[in-house]
Amino acid sequence: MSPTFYTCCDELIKRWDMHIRLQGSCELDVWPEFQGLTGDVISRTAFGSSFKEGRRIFQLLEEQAELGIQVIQNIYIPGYRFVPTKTNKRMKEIHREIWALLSRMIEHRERSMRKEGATDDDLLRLLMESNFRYSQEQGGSKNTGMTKDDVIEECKLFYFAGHETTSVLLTWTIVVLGMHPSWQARAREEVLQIFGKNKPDFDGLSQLKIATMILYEVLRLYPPLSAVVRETYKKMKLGDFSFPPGVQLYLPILLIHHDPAFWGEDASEFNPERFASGVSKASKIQGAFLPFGWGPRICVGQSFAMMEAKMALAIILQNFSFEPSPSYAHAPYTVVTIHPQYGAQMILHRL
Ligand code: HEM
Repeated sequence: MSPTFYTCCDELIKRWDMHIRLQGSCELDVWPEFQGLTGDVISRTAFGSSFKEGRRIFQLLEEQAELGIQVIQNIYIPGYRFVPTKTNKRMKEIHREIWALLSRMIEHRERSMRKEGATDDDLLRLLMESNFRYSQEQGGSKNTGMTKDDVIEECKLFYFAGHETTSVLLTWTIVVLGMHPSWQARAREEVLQIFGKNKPDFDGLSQLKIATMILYEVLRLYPPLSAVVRETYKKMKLGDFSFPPGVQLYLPILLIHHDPAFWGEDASEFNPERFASGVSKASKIQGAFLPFGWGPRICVGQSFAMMEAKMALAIILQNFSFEPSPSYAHAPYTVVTIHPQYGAQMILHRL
């Protein structure tokens, strides 16, 4: 994974460099920049050499999600989704285009896997290979294993789960480090000590202690997903309360992360030092830090996200210093994820 992370981050740095060269100094909204970066990382990880087609699929998915949110916000009229409105027609077109692109990609991959064996090291290959093995174990019947629809849904899930969450983490990290120059300097010192100006590698990224403390503190203050939901599947007792099956329970991660009862009086302040002795010692009780959820459904991409964020942070710190622009307005805003409502305009200086 780390070469993919590096390739994408390197492209980002080259783009930022170009802005600086053209304008002398540079003001950038880093929020769309990081959305582009994490979208690229997921496209390459999911589809490897076919990442350009992957990018198109993800663009379409994004448009579909936006249209979906518009539809949810309208008054609910039963059957309205079958009416050929402009939005409904566009959503159907998008669905068809995604299907056609993915089907082509899967068929092409099947042919090349049969001819040359597996060469791509990506999620699509892993899904197709494990599916093929499973079908073989079941006697090669066509009705076993994942359907093409299932593969498409898995790819979509990874995109939605891993793209915006990680870009939100990176955005708040840069904003908060811009607001706290002493932590920015400490993080840069550590990065330069470990890598100098060289390309960050997996081993070095695993040694970054200050950067990890900073990322944890950002995840505490601005958890990309502000809540998770669970549903009781049988009669259950939680503390003094009894619940019948089918009750939805809402776990408010954001509120838990800001509660002085768990984090002390400075709960709403940025203080990465609280993570100096690890996650388990950072809060007054165990389990108060849950940016990636908890239990059997905990985020499967958490190590992926942390490595990606460390790679991006290390390369940015090697190359730029930054502070919030006067036009930046601090307005965390929750629509699925907690993101900056008016963007994250930063001033970048080349080092
Ligand atoms: C900072 C980045 C991320 C955050 C904060 C985050 C957070 C979460 C949370 C809170 C959940 C729900 C867990 C639960 O219900 O208990 C989740 C699920 C999931 N995440 Fe992440 N995530 C991040 C990055 C990623 C990445 C990069 C990937 C993929 C490469 C990913 C893949 C998934 C998947 C597939 C699930 C569903 C797991 C399941 O239902 O079993 N996530 N994530």
